This record gives sequence, C-alpha cells and structure tokens, in this order.
Amino acid sequence: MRILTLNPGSSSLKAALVDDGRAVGWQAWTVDDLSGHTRAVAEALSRWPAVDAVALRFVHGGSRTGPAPVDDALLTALERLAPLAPLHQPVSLSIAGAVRATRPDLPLVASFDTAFHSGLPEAAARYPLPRSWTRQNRLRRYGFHGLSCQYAVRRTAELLDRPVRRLRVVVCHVGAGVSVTAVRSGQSADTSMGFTALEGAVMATRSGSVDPGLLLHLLRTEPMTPDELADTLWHRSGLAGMSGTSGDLRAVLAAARGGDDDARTALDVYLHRLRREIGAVAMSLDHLDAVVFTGGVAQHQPEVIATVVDGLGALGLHPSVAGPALGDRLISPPGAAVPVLIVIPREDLELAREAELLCGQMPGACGRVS
Ligand SMILES: Nc1ncnc2c1ncn2[C@@H]1O[C@H](COP(=O)(O)OP(=O)(O)O)[C@@H](O)[C@H]1O
Ligand SMILES: CC(=O)OP(=O)(O)O
Ligand SMILES: [Mg+2]
Repeated sequence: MRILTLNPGSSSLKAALVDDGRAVGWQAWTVDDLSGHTRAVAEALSRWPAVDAVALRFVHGGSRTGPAPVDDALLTALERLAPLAPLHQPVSLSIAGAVRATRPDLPLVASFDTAFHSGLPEAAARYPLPRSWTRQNRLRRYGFHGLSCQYAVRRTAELLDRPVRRLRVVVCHVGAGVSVTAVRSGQSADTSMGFTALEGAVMATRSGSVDPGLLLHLLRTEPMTPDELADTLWHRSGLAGMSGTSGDLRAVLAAARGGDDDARTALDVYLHRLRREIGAVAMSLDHLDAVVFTGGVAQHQPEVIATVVDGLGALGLHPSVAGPALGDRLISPPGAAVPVLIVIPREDLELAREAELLCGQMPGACGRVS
C-alpha cells in the first residue's frame, strides 16, 4: 500500500510517502498558522496523488486504544479534546477537513499519540484528586508522543537484538515537545505528559510542570483570565519564555554562546528538568535495559543529548559520545551497563503501519485499496 502520512507537530508539519512500509518521499514545513497547514497539505496531495490512503496524527484520542477511520462522528469527538492539546488538535482537525474536501475518494485514518499509553497502570494514570472527579476516568493522565515511543522501542529492539517483550527502556522524545516514557515489554509504564501535553519537561514554548498552587495564586492576584494564562503556558513559556527567543533550541544555544544569561539559565533549567523526568519515570522499571533519545533535538543536536546523559550517572549511565548527527546508533561507550541510543523519529512509519493494519482489518472503512 502507498500511504501519505501527515504529522503535525508543534513547530512543523511533516509529510511522507510510505510504500509498503518504506518511506520513499518526505517533505517538512515550518508552519505557524492554519492556512499555512492547509497549503502544505494541498502541496503534499498534489505531489503524491497516487496513494491508497492518508494517515494523520492526532495527539489526543481520549480513551481510544488504536487508530480509527475518520468520519464526521470521530471528528466531532476529537474536536471536544482540542482544548487539551491546543497546539496540535485544531491543526489535525483542519488538515482532516482539507484532505476530505480535496480528496473525498481517499480513505483517511487517524492515529493517536495517546493510544500507546492507554494501558498505563492506575498508579501512573490517576491524579490524586477527589474520587467524584476521577470516577468517570476522564480526568487522568493520558500521555503523548505514543507513535514516536512505539517506533523507538521497536527500533531499539532491533539495534540491541533483543525482543521488545524483554526490554525495559526509557524513551525520551526531545523535540519542540518533550516527554519521557518508561516502557516495559512494549507497554507504557509511566510517562511525563499527562491530561494535556503541557505536563512534565520544559519544552520549546510550553512550561512543562509548574506548581498548581502558583497558577492558582496568579489567577487570584493578577488581572489575568484563564484563557490568558493558558495562552502563556502553551505559547510563551518554556525555553521561549525564559530566554526571550523563539524557543528553538538552536536559538537558545546561540544566545547562550553569545553570553546571554537568561538563555544560559533557560538551558540549565531545561536540562535539569529533563534529567529529573528521566529519573522519575525510570523508577517504574525494576531494571534499565536502555535509554533511548528521539525527536528533532536528538536527531539534529546530539551534542545536547550527550549533555543530558552526562548528568545521569545516578542511573548508571556513562558519559556518551554523541558524534555527528548520523542516524540510529548507540552513543554509550562499548560495554556500558546501560546502553544509550539515538533513534531518528519515524512517526511516519508508525502512522503508515497503523493505517495498513486498520485497512487490513476493516477493508470496508478504508474503501478501495490495492
Ligand atoms: N535542522 C533542524 N531541523 C529541524 N529541527 C531542528 C534542526 N536542528 C535542530 N532542531 C531542533 O528540533 C526541534 C524540533 O523538533 P521536532 O521533533 O521536529 O518538533 P515538532 O515535531 O514538535 O515540530 C527544534 O526546536 C530544534 O531545537
Ligand atoms: C505531543 C507533542 O508535543 O508533539 P510534538 O513534539 O510533535 O509537538
Ligand atoms: Mg513531533
């Protein structure tokens, strides 16, 4: 099958043409408004018109445990989740609309970041809130970057020549969004993002975790509406907020190298909190077989990953030799007790795999496929 995959991230839109499990074409756009996304999708559809299906990433799928064919009812349900992933969900919804309007003949499959974490153990999924609030199981930790984790674990098993069921790994997705997940036998055991994609590590423009008491204090004492607070936490915090840059790690590093104290502090906080999240989720595993880094930063800025690893001696990690950006590889020294790997993020392959599986199981929902 030839599948066009669409992966809207918080700083990019990535498209790929995957032919029988192999990516044969790629394109990425830096887009920051919905019309930019719609134009990019039109470009992808006209560049690759001869496809059997389109696979689209939605970061929030609620309690869905796997991919689903896109129809009106699904889009209405996913729209309700938009406030929980404001940097992603409206974009995915608008892309779905554009694909259906341009190519109504093509099956469109939605894959969800959250699905990978749908089996999170109760102790990791539950917020310590009144039972009456959590009883319906909606106010809980969902977790994100699931497609990326799923691929990274599969690839790690290949690189270490061990079956997924025998692996206990921490997967760190370090891109514009950042999350850390403990994976035992291919199952998510704990993860740093929660009810929304705002919890956990410091991100490009997102704060990550902040004491809820501080936020309540701000709402009580500052002339600020909940929407204004949300806008600040999603768009104007994290690396961007602390350093006054765009939040792209390249810009923060350049500013820090130029002697900017705010940028240096931003980097210190970013690294500190990322290590802290790694340590926290690792405690859900009784043994650490590997630590895996993926995402745009791991792919393009391996020196940053080496700096993160340098501070993880308490987990038994040795300083790493990241070297140049060179694809999937071990970066720990030979014989290290805990192998450390960089895996290039390939949500495209995971999107295509899920769409193919779904089309195999539900040929009716996927229409005419070869
Ligand atoms: N050449 C590059 N292209 C894209 N991102 C890069 C590059 N070099 C470094 N990066 C880092 O990767 C981040 C984007 O990661 P990515 O996983 O693509 O984000 P997202 O999926 O959220 O859009 C940037 O903020 C930047 O720090
Ligand atoms: C969930 C999330 O933050 O995704 P991304 O890193 O692609 O923005
Ligand atoms: Mg991404």
